[in-house]
Amino acid sequence: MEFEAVIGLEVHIQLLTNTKIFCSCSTDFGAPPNTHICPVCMGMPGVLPVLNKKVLDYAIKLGLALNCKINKFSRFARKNYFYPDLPKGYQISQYELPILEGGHVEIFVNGEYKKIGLERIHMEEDAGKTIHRPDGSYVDFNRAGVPLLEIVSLPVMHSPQEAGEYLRSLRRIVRYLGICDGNMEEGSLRCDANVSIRPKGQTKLGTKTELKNMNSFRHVEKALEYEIQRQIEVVEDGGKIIQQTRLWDEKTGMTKPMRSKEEAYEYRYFPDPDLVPIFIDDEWIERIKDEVPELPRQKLERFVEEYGLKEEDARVLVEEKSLADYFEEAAKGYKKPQSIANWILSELLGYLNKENKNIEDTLIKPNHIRELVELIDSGLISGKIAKTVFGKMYETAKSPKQIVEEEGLVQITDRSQIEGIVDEVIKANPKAVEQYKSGKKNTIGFFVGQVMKKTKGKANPKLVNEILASKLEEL
Ligand SMILES: Nc1ncnc2c1ncn2[C@@H]1O[C@H](COP(=O)(O)OP(=O)(O)OP(=O)(O)O)[C@@H](O)[C@H]1O
Ligand SMILES: [Mg+2]
Ligand SMILES: [Mg+2]
Repeated sequence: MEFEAVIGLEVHIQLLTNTKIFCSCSTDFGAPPNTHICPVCMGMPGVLPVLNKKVLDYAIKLGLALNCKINKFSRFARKNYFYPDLPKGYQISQYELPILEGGHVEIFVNGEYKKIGLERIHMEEDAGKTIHRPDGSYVDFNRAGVPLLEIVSLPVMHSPQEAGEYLRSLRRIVRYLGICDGNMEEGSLRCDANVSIRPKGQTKLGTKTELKNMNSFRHVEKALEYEIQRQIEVVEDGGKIIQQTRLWDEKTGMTKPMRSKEEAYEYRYFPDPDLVPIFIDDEWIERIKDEVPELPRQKLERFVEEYGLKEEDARVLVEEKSLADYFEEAAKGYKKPQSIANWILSELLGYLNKENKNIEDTLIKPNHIRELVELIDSGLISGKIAKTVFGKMYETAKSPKQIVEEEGLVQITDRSQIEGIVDEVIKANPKAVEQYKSGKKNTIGFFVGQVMKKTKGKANPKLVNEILASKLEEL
């Protein structure tokens, strides 16, 4: 029997607010344990939470970017469960009235765009962090009360690859919006993956398992691949899938059961009496609308349209807003944006990737990329020399003009000078001349190489080829 996988993702993003969702404690990552806490986020009796408005701004912003329905009226609910990292014994979340419903995340797989529908997005507070050590277990409450948005997709993805693209696309968008840094290793973007299988053609959903503990997109994909295969084998062996939460084990590449439905939590949700309901008016939404920047998909289309870039190049450039901005700065007022893009994509990113660095780290100023391409265009330096110049630009932050001057790299375009060198090379290589005359026309490459060697790569390659061809033919 052929099976189809069905996947729905729950993504938690930590919002980039300065302070926590219901108190004024700092949200900075990496502080010594339990230094960013107060009676409110520690759940002391008698304290009252006060909502950080920035959290609402960010939720509305995401709702606008993902075309969600923004609920004018929503409220917080208590999700009750017991765990050492949850000081109050409940998490403040949203339940029957979330701030956002519907909408979609657009993904690009196998050359096509596809919209992945969303069920809802709600606001909630993060819990603390349990740290297990050989001498015991510890809790760090710095994270307790950090604002989160939980983005719940519909069960409409059908492959690990789609799930991976969904996460990448969502991450790109929240980073563009500036509401989350999307760092999965540090846990500021987390994903639980729900997955089931069903015979192909069946519309009814199968029993799902929920996968946790993946800290990179690649691991989400791997965990899903493993789990889909596992479920198929269980069913093919005549077994039944049990609804359970399973943990991904990076070392073994397997998922293993954590808890089953029987032990599943009954959260006893109810509206939080300590917090007033939330009303959002049109004015508020309009104000946030003005803050939504151009998003990756729109930027991609504009880059193709406005600069005439190849689509696959534009796709790489818009991956990070900072890279896209760098390109635009470099291409400013220049007539050949594709050449600029080529230098950024192959050379600059090549250098940066090798050192595991980002575009923010480069010493090269965007306008220096433009200057370099102009030097090539004007014939002052060859493309080959330009690569050497680029390496120096990368290391020293000097302008290409300065490097060319200092190192005497100006291209030789003087015809008679090149003719002289060509004559020398022909004279010094009688064997190669014989070969050429006997019909081996590609020996010309050897002669070009010799001329370039003699001129330290500075001879204009077009001229060298032209002069060599005519001289060799005359022989
Ligand atoms: N049969 C199924 N197969 C695959 N995915 C499913 C199936 N049924 C539901 N899902 C997905 O599971 C997810 C359920 O998330 P939701 O937050 O609503 O519930 P939950 O996991 O029970 O709650 P909690 O937030 O407490 O973990 C959704 O992304 C949904 O698309
Ligand atoms: Mg959930
Ligand atoms: Mg869940």
